Amino acid sequence: MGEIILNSYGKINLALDVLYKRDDGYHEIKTIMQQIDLKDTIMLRDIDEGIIIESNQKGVPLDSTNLVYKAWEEMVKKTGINRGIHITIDKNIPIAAGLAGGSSNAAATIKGLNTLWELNLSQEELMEIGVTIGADVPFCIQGGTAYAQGIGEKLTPLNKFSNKLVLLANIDVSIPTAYVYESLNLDAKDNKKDINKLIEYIQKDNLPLLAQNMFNVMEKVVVSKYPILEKIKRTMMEHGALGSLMSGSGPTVFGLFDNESKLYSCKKELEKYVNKIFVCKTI
Ligand SMILES: C[C@](O)(CO)[C@H](O)COP(=O)(O)OP(=O)(O)OC[C@H]1O[C@@H](n2ccc(N)nc2=O)[C@H](O)[C@@H]1O
Ligand SMILES: Nc1ncnc2c1ncn2[C@@H]1O[C@H](COP(=O)(O)OP(=O)(O)OP(=O)(O)O)[C@@H](O)[C@H]1O
Repeated sequence: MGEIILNSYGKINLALDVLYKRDDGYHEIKTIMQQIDLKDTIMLRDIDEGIIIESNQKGVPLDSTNLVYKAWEEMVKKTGINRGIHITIDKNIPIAAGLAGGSSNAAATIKGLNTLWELNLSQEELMEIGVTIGADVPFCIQGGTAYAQGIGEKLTPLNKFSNKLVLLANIDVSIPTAYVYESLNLDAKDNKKDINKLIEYIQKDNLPLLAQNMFNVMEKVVVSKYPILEKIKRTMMEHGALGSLMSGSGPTVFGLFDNESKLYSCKKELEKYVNKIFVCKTI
């Protein structure tokens, strides 16, 4: 019986703009997605039939609502192979945090089954399966740095923006992504920043200009509910972050640093009032 262990990396959004609500109920977005080395570990083991999901984290659903369950179902549907699987999720990425924890686990499961079942499906084919599970899954399959449009599945790879120091601060509340999308005021023509400028800064590997100009139109909605996020951002900037922003639908706030000692002194200060803090790097 085969077994495979995979890394399941998180992501942050270096920019996020929501344009309009589409007829299919999803929203047209423009976003820059960046993989980080904060990761879960996924172990897949062949069993005769059915699916067993185990995790070290009690907040992870162990039933058909787990995105890894949906990933296995889609792969069985697509290939007609009906082999069972035992999935163990060693969870480090905070849940419902805006870091694509579940999406990343689904992406790792799709890639892992492709290997375990010797399917030889292309990355394109795996991403087409991925989008049926969630808008962030195709990016989690491709990884790296990418400009995403559509619902988040139309990806244009960007130059690697790797090895940047990231400090993540997560307040322990889970915010449904759908709620944040539905709460947006899409008519507000606040002076939206130009995402094309940010793409240029990434292509030129210009961290300071990227960090000073990154934006997330979802931030206002979530900060209004949880003002502590504003305090976290201020603390990061006061401790030398080049920029600080909420990731995706939140509530995690990240800070980009170019100096490790400033990052760690910021971490020490945040530890006074935030209980989930992670140091990681872009990859
Ligand atoms: C906020 C982001 O994380 C930015 O990367 C993504 O847009 C959300 O990706 P995700 O969590 O994988 O989203 P999904 O699980 O596919 O969708 C959850 C819900 O979010 C809303 N949703 C999601 C993506 C999108 N482009 N428009 C939406 O309106 C829909 O109501 C959907 O039912
Ligand atoms: N493998 C999984 N890991 C974590 N949560 C999962 C998983 N499968 C399903 N879920 C459910 O999905 C919800 C969203 O979890 P997830 O960690 O994917 O949010 P997220 O990081 O905000 O995702 P995104 O950034 O793509 O919006 C959770 O409330 C949880 O109940």
